Amino acid sequence: MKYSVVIPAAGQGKRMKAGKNKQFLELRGEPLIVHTLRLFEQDSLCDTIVLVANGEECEIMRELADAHQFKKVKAIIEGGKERQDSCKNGVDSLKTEQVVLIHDGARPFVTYDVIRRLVHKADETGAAIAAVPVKDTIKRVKEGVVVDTQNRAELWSVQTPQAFKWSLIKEAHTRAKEAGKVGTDDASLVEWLGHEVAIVEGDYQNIKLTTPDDLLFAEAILKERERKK
Ligand SMILES: Nc1ccn([C@@H]2O[C@H](COP(=O)(O)OP(=O)(O)OP(=O)(O)O)[C@@H](O)[C@H]2O)c(=O)n1
Ligand SMILES: C[C@](O)(CO)[C@H](O)COP(=O)(O)O
Repeated sequence: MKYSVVIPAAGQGKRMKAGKNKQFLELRGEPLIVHTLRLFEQDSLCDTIVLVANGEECEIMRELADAHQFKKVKAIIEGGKERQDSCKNGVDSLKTEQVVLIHDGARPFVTYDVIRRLVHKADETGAAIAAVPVKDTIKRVKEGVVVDTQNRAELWSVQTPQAFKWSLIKEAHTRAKEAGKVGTDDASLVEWLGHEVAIVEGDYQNIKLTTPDDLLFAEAILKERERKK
């Protein structure tokens, strides 16, 4: 079953403290965003990639895609102030019967197993996200004092890709914008519409490169994958 993917890469990477958008940080001599794009370019089920970039970075993104002959990058769309705005712009630029994945440019290690689980579940139910059970104990805290301890059995750490029927995610983003609803992921907008969102098994290695520590984890993951080849 073929799918399209929207890749938001229009952030600033402030928490990475690299002085530039972290999408251009090099891992094994190649920009982070190239690793993520290659993964989808080489997936036989991926039909179309929509890359969302900062206005002033669209041209360099196009040059990178062309230099690597990423032929599935059919559009490079300008992002918005928040991740949600960028994802909406990407979703709006598509019109498809296929399942649409939304996947952070900053998560270069997602596997084809996770992608397949998502595509099948979203095709069946309309909305599916990758997640892993949390490993730590999670407490709610106010002003430096614990308010309560959450029931860990019910807590999942949510990743991307998140997969949806296009008409559903389009409606969720449109209505959220009209109502001023803000969410930290796309699925929360679908939940807010009242639509069920299914969980599929994610992968602990599907990290989002967010802070400098994550670069160390990324190197370790790359080393391990090279060893296994
Ligand atoms: N306005 C924005 C903000 C974020 N993103 C993208 O959404 C993904 C997840 O966001 P995050 O890790 O928070 O990236 P940044 O916003 O770049 O990081 P920071 O919050 O530290 O500035 C990244 O691929 C990022 O480029 C985006 O397309 N548009
Ligand atoms: C969408 C996401 O990657 C799911 O974990 C995450 O919520 C993005 O959050 P960020 O603050 O924009 O990095």
